[in-house]
Amino acid sequence: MKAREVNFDGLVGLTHHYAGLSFGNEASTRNQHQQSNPKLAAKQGLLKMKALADLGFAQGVIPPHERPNIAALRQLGFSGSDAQVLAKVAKQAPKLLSAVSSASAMWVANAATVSPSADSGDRRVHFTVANLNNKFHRAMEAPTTQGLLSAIFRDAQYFSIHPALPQVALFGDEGAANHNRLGAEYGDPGLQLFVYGREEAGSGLIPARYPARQTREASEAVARLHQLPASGTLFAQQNPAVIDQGVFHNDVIAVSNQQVLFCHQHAFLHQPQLLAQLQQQVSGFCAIEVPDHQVSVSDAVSTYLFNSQLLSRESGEMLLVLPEEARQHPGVWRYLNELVASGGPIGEMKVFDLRESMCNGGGPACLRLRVVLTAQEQAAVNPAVMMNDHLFATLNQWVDRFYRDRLSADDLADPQLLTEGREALDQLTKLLDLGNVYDFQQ
Ligand SMILES: NCCC[C@H](NC(=O)CCC(=O)O)C(=O)O
Repeated sequence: MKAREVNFDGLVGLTHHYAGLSFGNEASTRNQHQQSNPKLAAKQGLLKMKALADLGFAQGVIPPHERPNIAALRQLGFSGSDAQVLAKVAKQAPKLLSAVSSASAMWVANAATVSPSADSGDRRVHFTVANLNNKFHRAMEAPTTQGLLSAIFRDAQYFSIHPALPQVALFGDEGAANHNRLGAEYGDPGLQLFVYGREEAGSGLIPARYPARQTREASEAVARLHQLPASGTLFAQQNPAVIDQGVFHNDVIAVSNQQVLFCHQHAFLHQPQLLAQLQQQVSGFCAIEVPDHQVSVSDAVSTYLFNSQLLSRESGEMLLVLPEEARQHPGVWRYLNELVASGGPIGEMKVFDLRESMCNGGGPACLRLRVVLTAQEQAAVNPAVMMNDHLFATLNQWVDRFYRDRLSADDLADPQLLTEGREALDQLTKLLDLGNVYDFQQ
């Protein structure tokens, strides 16, 4: 059946700040304590969504979560009124306040793993919410993510939304950031490539310095939940050496679309064997493997050229959506221009300023969740979340009204920030026709 890829981008939340919460993500560590600009961050994201919608791509939006997460603080023993809870945690454990205030839900590539109906046994689109078990500030996203996905993909006839896997290291799951789907037409059965960082059961290689967030056990569970045939799945290990250089998710070093896999030479363990296998299993497979002497792993991590979106134009040509950092680096930009000029599948580039998100280690690909949908499935998606001129204007006004243009860790204890956030999200649920999805609305 004919289908297309729809991108859903995370809208940056009101408490976006730089807290250094993600050990192993070098941008997060490096920018700790920098002042952030939540208003600019949200607008940079909206501009990308709007520009892609204007180019004819179907584009949706996924709302932010309620932050600071007061319920999480209460669970950790802080008591009293909401304002008292905030005052206590700010004094006793400011790092915890930062964690429960993170706007990290914006990186929706980590919201869930998605399998299209063409691949699943019951012919529904399957989502497994990621447990994000490796980081406290991210693990708390799962329940709200489930609620939001259910409010967007709300017809159980077409969509099956699985709760997060058990919250233990054995099943560490980071969602679509470690998942690729390869194949010719979107609507035909594809090959799903699950990329893991470690295998708890095995005695295999693991990184020495930084954590491997995704386990093979988690990937296998997701494949089972999504009812994928063994012939349509492949499990491959990320190269532990590059995790140690700051590649905390596979989408920092590889991106795929249809038959094309664009990746660094050192992305995967046993890469030549993996590529040979893909060659066998994916008809028309095309690997664009970037040699280390042209782009080093360190340059890949600092410019995020692989954290790009690789999108198919109507013409069949592919468009690479890049962050400004990739253009700023002369060597990387030269490589990319040569690539486009070479006559291969990637024929065009588009660059976006996503600096606010990039400073926390989130590029264009981190900000979007890909969902392949048939026309019927697309018609069943909550239409209020789809980007168009009207929604763009409405959301910009909403951001103008509620967002601050500077925020640092000290501001997080301000009870007014919590109130502003709740008011804003309450209004947003109405704008996006989501129903009551947040705790404060219950
Ligand atoms: N896919 C991109 C995810 C980036 C995210 N960064 C963060 O959570 C940084 C937050 C901070 O340090 O304030 C992460 O590492 O999971």
